[in-house]
Amino acid sequence: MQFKRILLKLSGESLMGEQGYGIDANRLNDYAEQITEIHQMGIEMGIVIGGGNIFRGLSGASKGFDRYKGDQMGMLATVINALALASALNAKGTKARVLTAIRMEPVGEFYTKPKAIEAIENGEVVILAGGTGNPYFTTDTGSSLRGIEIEADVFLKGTRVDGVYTADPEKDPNAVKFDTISFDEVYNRGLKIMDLTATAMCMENKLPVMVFNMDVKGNLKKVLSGEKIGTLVHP
Ligand SMILES: Nc1ncnc2c1ncn2[C@@H]1O[C@H](COP(=O)(O)OP(=O)(O)OP(=O)(O)O)[C@@H](O)[C@H]1O
Ligand SMILES: O=c1ccn([C@@H]2O[C@H](COP(=O)(O)O)[C@@H](O)[C@H]2O)c(=O)[nH]1
Repeated sequence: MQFKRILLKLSGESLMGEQGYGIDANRLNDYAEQITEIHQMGIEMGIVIGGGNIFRGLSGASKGFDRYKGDQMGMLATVINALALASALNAKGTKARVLTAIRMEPVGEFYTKPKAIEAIENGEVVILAGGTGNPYFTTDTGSSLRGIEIEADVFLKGTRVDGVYTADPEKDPNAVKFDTISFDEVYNRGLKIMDLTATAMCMENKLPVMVFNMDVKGNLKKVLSGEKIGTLVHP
């Protein structure tokens, strides 16, 4: 196995499946199955999940919400998704613990790096909810931060596209996929697969990012088994 400890980012938006809003039970179950499969293979992991299926501060601001409060709403949305994922994992017999970046016991324990590492080393799947705990950030930046803190070997960005392209493949049918690309090139080409803060943190801390399509069953295991799917963004 090429990676022992991973930070897995799941897209909140993907969690809504075909519904247009909220949590699709089939998609949630599929994610829990894929995660359980790799957990049973001995992969250690922290998981960050987005909140785009429920609320994003920026889109709230465009409708007149205060950005600071909107971002807090977005962070709470990620906690709702984290609880749903923990519950789906527990239902499969996989031990999962939610640590939150904002104090809210008993919903989840307050995050600290030692607590997260201890739980991971005890064989638990640790779900890191609430992003960074600060407004004006995203869960991609939360993922790079937590990935660095838990000393992950890689940041696996599980999304709904199958890698990094020369342009957004959902908008440009002529976009071409990269098998590998450096952080410098992502920056110089202005590719928007993650926000700039997240990209800069991974680059500075030499945390490689693997972008792949998490919505195809079995892809998580394939990525970890070294199959050539997705795009590796390297320092
Ligand atoms: N150059 C590019 N290559 C690949 N995808 C790109 C690129 N530019 C923009 N994207 C877009 O980035 C999206 C992936 O980002 P991500 O998974 O973070 O989605 P999200 O909707 O922001 O997730 P969340 O709901 O967690 O906030 C893809 O759906 C794709 O449309
Ligand atoms: O550190 C963070 C992380 C997230 N937010 C807010 O939550 C939403 C949902 O996260 P996504 O990454 O977009 O899925 C985000 O739009 C922000 O409003 C935050 O404020 N700080």
